Amino acid sequence: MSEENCTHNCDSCGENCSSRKVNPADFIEKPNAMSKIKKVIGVVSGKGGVGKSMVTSMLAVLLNRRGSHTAILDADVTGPSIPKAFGLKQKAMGSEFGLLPVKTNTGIDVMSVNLLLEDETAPVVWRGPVIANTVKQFWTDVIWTDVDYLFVDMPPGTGDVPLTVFQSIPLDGIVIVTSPQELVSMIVAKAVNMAKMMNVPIIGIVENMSYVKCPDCGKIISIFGESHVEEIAAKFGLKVLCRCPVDPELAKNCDVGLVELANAPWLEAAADAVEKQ
Ligand SMILES: Nc1ncnc2c1ncn2[C@@H]1O[C@H](COP(=O)(O)OP(=O)(O)OP(=O)(O)O)[C@@H](O)[C@H]1O
Repeated sequence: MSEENCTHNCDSCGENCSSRKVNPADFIEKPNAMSKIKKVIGVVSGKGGVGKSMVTSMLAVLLNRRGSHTAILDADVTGPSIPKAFGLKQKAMGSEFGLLPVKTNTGIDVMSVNLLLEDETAPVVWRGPVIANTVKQFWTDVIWTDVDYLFVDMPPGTGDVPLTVFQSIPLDGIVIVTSPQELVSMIVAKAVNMAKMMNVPIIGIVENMSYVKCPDCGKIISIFGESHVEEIAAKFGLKVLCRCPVDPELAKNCDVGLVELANAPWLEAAADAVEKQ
């Protein structure tokens, strides 16, 4: 790294000095030559457990029900929950041209590290670069055939791995998933900055586990306190796509591999926004 030899024209100068301007497009990887994908949508969250995989799964299910061919790239390598939500037991196969995703009962294509590991309960104790490379390969080596919407269940947070994923996969938009007990303002600010750096539009925010509806009297109870998502979204000029309640029926469907049978009417508005993207 030498500032001395820098010509201050990054297009022609080979020096990797501190004044080098980074073009997000420089890091984008090419998909498999046989892939055909219309839109790539990232689903992000500030931390694990807020329902990012549930939102990813349900968006794929809802748009699939509307007649689109949807797919899920499970980039949450250390906490892959997509195969379990869809009850996928079979392993992914390969051909000489690339890896083939596994099809769910309703025809959604899925690729996840759990579809490749011998023992799906074995913890993935890989270092960041290996994890990031695995995700890149899910983009470069998997044959995604005639996909209208490919949803990427992003690794949680804004650390090294999500950043690499952000840089390598050309996202057409992101959906931010938050929950009321999170430090929402900080998380949204981080996601907004990351998206800006990569020139990726933010479709909007989904607030999950917002409230509980009493099954007897229908009263709405804000178990985590009053939501501030509207104010925070307004501060960053973003849209709140929907607020999802804690729904035991949905949790059960996700846990027993029947997410395709679940009803999540609140997420229809988020699906509308993805379709408009
Ligand atoms: N609105 C909801 N109502 C009831 N249960 C929910 C809801 N959203 C998510 N869950 C449940 O909460 C748990 C965590 O959700 P999920 O796996 O989608 O979170 P995540 O943010 O992807 O976490 P991780 O990054 O750790 O995988 C799951 O058991 C899921 O079924």
